[in-house]
Amino acid sequence: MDSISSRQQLAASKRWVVKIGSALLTDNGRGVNRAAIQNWAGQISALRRQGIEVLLVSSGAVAAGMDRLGWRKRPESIHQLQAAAAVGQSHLVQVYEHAFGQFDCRTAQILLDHDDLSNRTRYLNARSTIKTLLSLGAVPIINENDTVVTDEIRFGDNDTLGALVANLVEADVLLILTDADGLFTQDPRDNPAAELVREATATDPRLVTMAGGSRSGLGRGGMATKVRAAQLAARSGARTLIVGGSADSVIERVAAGEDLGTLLLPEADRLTARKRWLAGQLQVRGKLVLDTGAERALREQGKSLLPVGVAGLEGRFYRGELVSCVNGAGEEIARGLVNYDSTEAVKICGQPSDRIVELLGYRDDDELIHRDNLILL
Ligand SMILES: Nc1ncnc2c1ncn2[C@@H]1O[C@H](COP(=O)(O)OP(=O)(O)O)[C@@H](O)[C@H]1O
Ligand SMILES: N[C@@H](CCC(=O)OP(=O)(O)O)C(=O)O
Repeated sequence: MDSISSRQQLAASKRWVVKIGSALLTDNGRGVNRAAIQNWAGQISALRRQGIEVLLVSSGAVAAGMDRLGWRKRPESIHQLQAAAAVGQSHLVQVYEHAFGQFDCRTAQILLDHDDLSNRTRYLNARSTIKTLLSLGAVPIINENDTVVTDEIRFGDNDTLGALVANLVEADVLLILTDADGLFTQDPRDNPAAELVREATATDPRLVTMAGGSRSGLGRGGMATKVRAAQLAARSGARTLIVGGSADSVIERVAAGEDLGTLLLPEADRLTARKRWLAGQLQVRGKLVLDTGAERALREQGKSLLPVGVAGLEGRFYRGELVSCVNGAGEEIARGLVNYDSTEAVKICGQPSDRIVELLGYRDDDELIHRDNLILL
């Protein structure tokens, strides 16, 4: 893929995760940089007006809390770090809310931990809530729930969190804003002659040898976690951009296709990557037998699977698990993540979706499997 076409494709993409690191946000530790946040908020609001959905993964809670508490050095004790995160996070979100408010844009705070993304039910719930927020025009502001997580369940750095969020919402782009102008062949602080990598495949093994750790004492991962994040994001087909966040109008410029920073691309095209990712990560827990109308709707019209088209089911499964869809002859035609437990699915199969509330007492989704979560075989 040549550089011009891949940059131009960025301009056409519709859902972005923007990750902003601690060093940038806190102006190298000197409190929350309100002017910079105001500026990014203006640019993100402009993207929203162009029809691009944006989720923000923001670091800076610990650094902002340290500043508010008057601490000069990052504490060693986990409880002090967590206390700093609690003080800093509420301040950070307040600054974001004010900044986006200037552009008539709503924000929503979301704090995630590892369980939210590894437990299928919580994963789907987080995904539905975030997608609802996007449809309401709000910008979700996401951070790790630092105040309660323990080391064993920590994402560790927000580059990884940004990539997992990109997987969660099937973002087209993960834009990592940092204090370097992109990925260089070597840390430019060690070697000023190092060259900027403009474009590469995320899985290129040479990238790992180029990327070093963080020096600021504020950021956690340096370039190493950014390269790994690009590899994770690529699994669901997202492209990753690593760009210097203090350049003028940086978000709008990369969204317009300008050649800034480093672009790391997935190997496969987006849909293929996403389907591979879905297919590869889960075990099949049950089987849905479709009637001919449902088989046609899935195969020929690319539709979601509604309960009305399911004639029967086998196995015990829970919301969010992978099930196989077979036709009347027993041939497997698709696999997908199911929206209801088997005990609920058995009550609603063969029924129209407007009867779900009457049959179950509530309704999470109209579809048994949404087409975004369905792989045709
Ligand atoms: N090959 C490299 N190219 C560019 N920067 C690098 C490289 N290797 C290490 N770094 C360091 O990574 C830092 C950015 O990561 P980090 O401090 O974790 O920032 P953030 O807070 O934005 O996540 C840069 O300031 C730079 O010193
Ligand atoms: N959740 C932490 C983020 C730590 C982190 O990953 O920082 P960074 O490497 O600057 O993105 C905080 O808000 O302080």
